[in-house]
Amino acid sequence: MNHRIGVLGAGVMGAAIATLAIGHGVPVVLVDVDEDTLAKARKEVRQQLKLARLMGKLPRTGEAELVTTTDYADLADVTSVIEAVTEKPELKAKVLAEVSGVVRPGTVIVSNTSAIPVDEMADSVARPEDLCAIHFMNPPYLIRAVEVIRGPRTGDETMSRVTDLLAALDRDGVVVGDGPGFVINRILQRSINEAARIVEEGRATPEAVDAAFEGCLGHRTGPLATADLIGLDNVVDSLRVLHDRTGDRGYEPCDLLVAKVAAGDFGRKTGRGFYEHGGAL
Ligand SMILES: NC(=O)c1ccc[n+]([C@@H]2O[C@H](COP(=O)([O-])OP(=O)(O)OC[C@H]3O[C@@H](n4cnc5c(N)ncnc54)[C@H](O)[C@@H]3O)[C@@H](O)[C@H]2O)c1
Repeated sequence: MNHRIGVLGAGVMGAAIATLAIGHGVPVVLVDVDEDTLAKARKEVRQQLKLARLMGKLPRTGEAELVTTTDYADLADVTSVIEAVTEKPELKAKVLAEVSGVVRPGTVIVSNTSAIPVDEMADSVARPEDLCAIHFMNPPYLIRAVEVIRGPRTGDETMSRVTDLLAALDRDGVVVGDGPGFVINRILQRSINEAARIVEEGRATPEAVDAAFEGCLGHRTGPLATADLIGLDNVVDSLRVLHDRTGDRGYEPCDLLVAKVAAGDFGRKTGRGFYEHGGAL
């Protein structure tokens, strides 16, 4: 099948998913709300392509076309859509309803949500059988494995098309069941929250928390450096999704995370989070 994908949201993940796709020769229509964000994303995609190629993580030549737009109507003839807008359930519901009204029936609609159950989002689309979630890792052009979430209403044909799409993107899918945070974020977001709480209590510095996870447990990156990479704004949004849907206080974002987001210290993307990153991206 000749894929042509629409990517909704040109932030951290949308831009990087676009890099992964065009780097594998799959054309992309990238949508966001304004031209400034799209211009920044085009620049990031160029830099990411260069980096991934230097690292041998993407084919060296033969990239596909990247079209950027603010008009959802430009998604009319894509073969699948990957939604990567901000982790706000009401926003995702609105965006998914809009996109499902534009694409042809049978077009796979994939959400890259961190934590919202597929079956909840399925209420917003015209054809719930066309919807599933792929939780790409950050950055998706460097990490091959992805979580694939099949909701109770996801169709067999959608799962088969997703397998085909992941093959075109050279990613390895791990299929898991539906529910808040799926597998990875049910565990990871709670760990990040607890790590931040330890710093808040003055029991350890961010450096010490991460050194313990990296040195003692062999994790490649500790929870707070991971949180800075994800974006602390996204961490707080994901924790709220998990807390609202489980009632589990372990997911209630701690004061330190909330304060950092209120101060605009989102991590790598703004230049400061738990660590200093030498300027915004
Ligand atoms: N950051 C990560 O490490 C990571 C990893 C896996 C999954 N995710 C998930 O991916 C999604 C995107 O996260 P992100 O970190 O890229 O967020 P981000 O804040 O960097 O980007 C979100 C983008 O969505 C755009 N947007 C908002 N409303 C829109 C609309 N109506 N139409 C089109 N675009 C719109 C925003 O302008 C912004 O550019 C979230 O669901 C998040 O939970 C994030």
